[in-house]
Parts: sequence; structure tokens; C-alpha cells
Amino acid sequence: MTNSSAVLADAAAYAAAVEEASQAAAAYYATGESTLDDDAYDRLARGIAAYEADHPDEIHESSPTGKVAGGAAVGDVPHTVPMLSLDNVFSAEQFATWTASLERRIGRPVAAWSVEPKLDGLAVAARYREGRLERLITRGDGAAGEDVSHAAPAVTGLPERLAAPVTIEVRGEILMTNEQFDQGNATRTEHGGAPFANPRNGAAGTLRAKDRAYRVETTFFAYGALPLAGSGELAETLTELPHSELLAYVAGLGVHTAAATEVAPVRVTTVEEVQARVAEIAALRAGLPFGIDGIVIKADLAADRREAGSGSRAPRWAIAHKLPAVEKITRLLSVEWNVGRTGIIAPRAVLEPVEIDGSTVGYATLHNPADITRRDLRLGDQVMVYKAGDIIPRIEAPVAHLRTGEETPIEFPASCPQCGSEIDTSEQRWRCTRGRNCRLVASVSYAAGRDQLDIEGLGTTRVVQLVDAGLVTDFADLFTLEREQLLALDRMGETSTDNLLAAIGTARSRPLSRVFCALGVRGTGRSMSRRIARYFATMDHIVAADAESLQRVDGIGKEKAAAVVAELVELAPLIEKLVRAGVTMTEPGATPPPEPGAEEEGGGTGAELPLAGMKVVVTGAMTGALEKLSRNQMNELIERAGGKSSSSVSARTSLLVAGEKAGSKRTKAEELGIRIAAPEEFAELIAGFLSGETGEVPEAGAAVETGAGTAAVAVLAVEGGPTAAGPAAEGADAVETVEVSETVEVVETVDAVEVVGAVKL
Ligand SMILES: NC(=O)c1ccc[n+]([C@@H]2O[C@H](COP(=O)([O-])OP(=O)(O)OC[C@H]3O[C@@H](n4cnc5c(N)ncnc54)[C@H](O)[C@@H]3O)[C@@H](O)[C@H]2O)c1
Ligand SMILES: [Zn+2]
Repeated sequence: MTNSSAVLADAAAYAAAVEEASQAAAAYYATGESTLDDDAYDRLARGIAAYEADHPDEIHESSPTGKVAGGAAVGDVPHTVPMLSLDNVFSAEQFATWTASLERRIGRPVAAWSVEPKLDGLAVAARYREGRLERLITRGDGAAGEDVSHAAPAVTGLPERLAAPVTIEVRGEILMTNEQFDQGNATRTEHGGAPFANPRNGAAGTLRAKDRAYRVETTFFAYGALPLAGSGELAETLTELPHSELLAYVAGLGVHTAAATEVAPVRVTTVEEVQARVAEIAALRAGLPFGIDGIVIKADLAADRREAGSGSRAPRWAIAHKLPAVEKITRLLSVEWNVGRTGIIAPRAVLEPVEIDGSTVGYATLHNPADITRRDLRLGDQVMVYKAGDIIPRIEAPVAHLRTGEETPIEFPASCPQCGSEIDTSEQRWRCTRGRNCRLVASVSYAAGRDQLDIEGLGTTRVVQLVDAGLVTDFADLFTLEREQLLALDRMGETSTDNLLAAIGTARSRPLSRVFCALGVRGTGRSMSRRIARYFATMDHIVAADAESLQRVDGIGKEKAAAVVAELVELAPLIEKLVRAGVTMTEPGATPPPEPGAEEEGGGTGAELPLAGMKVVVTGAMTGALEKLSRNQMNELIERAGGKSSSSVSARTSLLVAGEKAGSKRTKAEELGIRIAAPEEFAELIAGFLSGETGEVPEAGAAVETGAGTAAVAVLAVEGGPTAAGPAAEGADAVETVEVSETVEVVETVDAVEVVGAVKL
């Protein structure tokens, strides 16, 4: 929530909070280098205020409450009229309450309102004498500010000379537009400087910096003006003009205002109109070329303002309708490289999840490698993340002053993370040299992989060859390859051609679970494919299933079900082609689910099966009839026999198949009094299902193959979540490759985006 606050339990917590807030504010107003993001600071400040309301006689003199700039800023140039802050409201109701109290104070309705953007920069006063810019002063503590005239030449919108030789003080905000921020940070890092964390910090730092070897631009927006000694006749005009006309006058002098922007100030007369404009500005926020953190609403008439007066921290004739914070500091954990449809390789930042404006942000775009370099991002960095409206979250910059020295460089991939081919790095956006074929190579390699169709001799290099020769446009084409076509390829002799054709022939009779897995439907790896195949028994039933029936498969929720259905529609032509090629479309031993309306429960979980209703875990080395089976094959076997395979022993485990060198799982099963069977004993139990295994038997304990072959990041999900059943819950046993390869499921190998749980192999 925007206006939640820190809870301070006692005087010590209060003192610590005041100390932390003072330090943060001092850093924020001096160089912009606070350790807190605004949301965190505001929570702290509200906590302090709440404590003070309950303990009025304990208020510390350095408390930020009720002070301009939290009492943290300084200055030695007195302001003619105090430069105040603004009070806040967070909702239409609060605004209505505030309006009512203002109208009570002046004893009449407010005649008109000016509704304008609350620009997210810092306030300055620009003093012009006879049309020439004489002095630029920060807000400071409100009574006096610092002279920052040296910075004026690099401020766009603040002319050296006005259009008329008048003496006037123009007040407004200095900020960095998004473009100026990017440009400024690029310039800074080129000069070996640390990047600014966000545009506001950039503006604050830039305004106060002296003797920089480079120039960084900022922009001024005027939102007020007042007379100075020497203003003459103009003085009365300035104090009597409605605010809206004052802004127009200032703009006429050649000073920049927000008038030309989409969020230009508007003058309205009713509270409803104010609210409508507030909503409009809020909706425009995400797309603006500069940052705003709210909407300022001001009584427009000079008489209304005069009679309302000001408090010590803020005027009573204006209020800020704050918008939720859209920036938070979080950690950059890693960078993923995803290959798009056209072969563009785009980096994506994986963040420590952080809640911004009601949604949890776990990823952010990073445009390209050059951009990462230019912005000097490092793994482990605390980064400022921006997310507003529907825009894709972005990293603004590292928060360089929070670096610990433990940060490491971001490594760029040396070959395509999807297909392993070379990368074309001649443009800023890197691209797989296979272009659109990259995805094809990856998906065919995946389909041919050990846990899918298991086609021996069809590695990535060979797939690349087939794709480049135009022989394969999807993996169904493998089944119609002709001997002559293969012989015509480089390095394809008679023997390898015949071997390959034989392997493809064998693949034709793989069970449905493997064929379905080969399709690479998002979110369905090996074990999910097995569950789907066992439940539906035939491809026809899978294809005919709607989202509702898919949800009857263990582990498929509403979202996943809808996604699978949608993807199957897209895959229909490919499935058709596989059928025509004579590929197996049934799951041995499974029976299709009952027709809708009939009794629930079905789909191959037949109670007559030997392992029906049992949760089975396998550990240790298999012997006897099971000796050659990989963990994946063991799991297939268990599921064919009606059981559920699992990787971890818990109270719900029904049976542990423990071979030689069984470790902690055996101990745990003994502790829990779970039935333990030797491999031979188990083989007898499921004897009728043992013959079903076809094709080559891979080595037990083989590492997970993603099909992407050389994938830089293996994208893996732990079944049941990393804490429920995965290695994390497993203790020492879990680090064996054997155990890992059985517990992980490739969630998405083709697009490689969804990381559900990372597993170290
Ligand atoms: N991160 C930190 O450590 C830290 C520390 C201190 C303060 N802060 C942030 O600063 C804010 C409070 O500071 P504040 O008092 O400087 O300012 P404020 O943001 O509460 O509001 C007052 C300021 O709004 C600005 N403003 C923008 N557009 C305006 C317009 N159209 N008309 C009038 N004024 C306009 C002016 O600069 C004015 O001084 C808080 O939101 C807080 O998050 C952060
Ligand atoms: Zn590629």
C-alpha cells in the first residue's frame, strides 16, 4: 500500500528510525545517494509521525516530521518567501476532506483549481534581474538554499535572457528527462564515473556538482513566480494573477513549463473535474518522457491562496495527490539470454522479487549487451527498478553507492544459448546466425533428445545440417527422410545413414508420453508429459481435452491448462503430420478417461494396477532386471504400473525402492516406517510392466539434457516446488547428479524463459 508505515514499537526503535531517516534525507538532498528508495523512506517517515502522535512529549529535535526536506538540507542564500514542501493525499476521499477544510478556512468555495503534474526532480528558484538570469538557488531548508548558479548553463528551459527585461523570481523543478538520464549515465560511465541510480538522483547530483570534466543536461519546468525587490509595477501583477495566468505569463517570457506536455496544467472549477484530470494524469504517467510522482492541485485565484495562507512546512492552498511509488531497489540476481522468433538474443534481468505498485516484479528488460556495458550493471548489484502501468519493468541503473565489492561482471554468451550456433554480434542486438532457423534447430534437437524420442546419432550438429539443407522444417519431417537425401549430406556415409534411419524407425514406436514431451509444449517436461499421457491414454484424447479436463491431471492448474490447450491448437498440424508418419499415439497400459458425465477418476489410474495409489521413491543403484534403467525410465515404469513417482521420502511415501549405496533416503524411510523394497523384489512386483520399455537404455544418472545442448542456462523446474519435493528438502543426498536428474523437469527448453527453481548440476 502506498501509505503503509513502519511500526515503531518503543523509544529505541523511534530513535533508530529518526537517525536512519535523517541520514537518508541528508544523502538524498545532497547528492541523491540515499540508501533507501522513496517508498522505504516514506514508510519510515510515516512510522515516525505515527509514533510522535502517540508520544508527543518524546519528539526528537532532529525528527524530519513537519520540516521542509526533513530538516536535512542546508543553504546560505535566504529566500524572499519560504520555499515550502507540499502536504499529501492518496485518494479521492482524502482530497475531498482536504478541500472541505480549505473551504471552511476561507469561508467560501474555492473558485477554481489548477491541476498539474508533480514533477519528480528538485525545486529551485531562478532570480532574473532586468531579464538576465542572476542566480539559481536550491530549496534548501525552505528558508535558505544553496547557490547553484554554476549549473544553469546545462539546464534546458531556463534561458539566460528572458523575452522582456523584467525582474522576477521563477520557481520550478529541475529534473532529468528519461533521455537525459540515459545520455547522462552513458557520459558518466564513459568518464569512469558511477551511474546515477535514477533521474531524480541524477538531477540532484548534477545540480550540485562542480568541476566535472563532462556536461550532463537537465530540464527546468516552471510552476510559479513571484516578485523580487526591483520588480516595480510587475510586482502587483505577479501577486494578483490567477495561478494559471501566471504560468502563461512565465511561459511567454521564454521559460519552459509543462504546457506543451500531455500532462499540461489545466484550470477547472469543480472537484469532479479535478478528479477526472488526476485520473488522466495518473494514466499518462507510464508513457511520459519524464518522471512524475503525483499531481499537484492548487487554488487558482490569488485571493483564495492569500486567505488560505501557509503552514511552516507546506502551503494550505495546494495539495499533492501522490501516486504509488514506481521505483524500488532490489538485487540483480542473474541475466538470462532468450532467443526470439527471429533469432534475436535478448538479455533479461532476473531480480530478487520486489513488489512495485501492487505487482511482484521478478524480471526486467535489458536491451542488449552494449546497453549492459554502457550502464555498468553487475551481477549482485542493488538496482533501481521502474515499473508503471502496463510497461515492462526496467532497470534504471545500479545503485552504485550500495556496492559491496562482491559484484561480478555479467557474462555474455559465446554461442547461441538456444541452438549453440555462432552469434552475429555486428549489430547492437545480437542475433543467432541461424536466424529464424535457430528455434527450429532447438526444437528438433529437443524432440530427438534422450528423454523424448531418443534418436541416437541425431545431435545438434546433424540437426543443423538437416535444417540448412531444407530437409527438416519440423521434427515430423524426420520420419519421412529418405536414404538418398541423407547420403547427399556432408560426412554422412552409408553406415551412419543406415544407423540414423534405424534410430528414427525405433523412435516411431516410443510411447505417447515421449512423443507428447517431444512436442515441447510449454510447462510440460518429462514427468508432466507422462502424467498427461497416462491420464488421457491417446493423443486423440489429449487433443480433444478442454482446459477443464486437463486440470484433472495432477499438477495442472487453471493457467497452465489454458496455455496447454492453446498451444495444442497451434500444434495440431504437426501432430497430424506425426500421425501420418506412423508415430505411436497411445500410452501402453493406460486407459482413456471416462466420457464426460460418467464416473470421475479414470485415465489409467486403474485400481487393478500393482502400484495403484502408491507413491514410490527410488534410490541407490538398481540391480537385476532393473539394472540398466535410468531414473527417468524407472519413473516411467512406476507410473505405467499405476504408481506416482517421487524424488523425496516423506510421510506420504508408500514404498522406497532402495538399491545398493542407498543413503539418507533409506535412513529417512526407516525412521518413518516406510516399506522398503530391494530392486529385485520390486521387479517382481511390477514384472508384467517390465517388457514395455523400448529403445536404447541410457546410462543411469545421465545429466539432464535440455535439447538446447549447449544452453548457457539450464532452465529447470523442481517438481512440486523446490522446497516441497526437490533437492532443497533432501539434504546431502540431493546433490548426487542421479537424484537431481530424476527430480528436475524441463519446464521449457525451447523458449527457455520460465525458471521455476534453479538446480545446480
Ligand atoms: N529516498 C530517500 O532517502 C528520501 C529522503 C528524503 C525524501 N525523500 C522523498 O522526497 C519526498 C518528500 O520531499 P519533498 O518535501 O522534497 O517534496 P514532495 O515531493 O513531498 O513535494 C514538494 C515538492 O514538490 C515539487 N513539485 C513538483 N511539481 C510541482 C508543482 N507542479 N507545483 C509545486 N511543487 C511541485 C516541488 O519541488 C516541491 O518542493 C518524499 O516523497 C520522499 O520519498 C526520499
Ligand atoms: Zn540459435
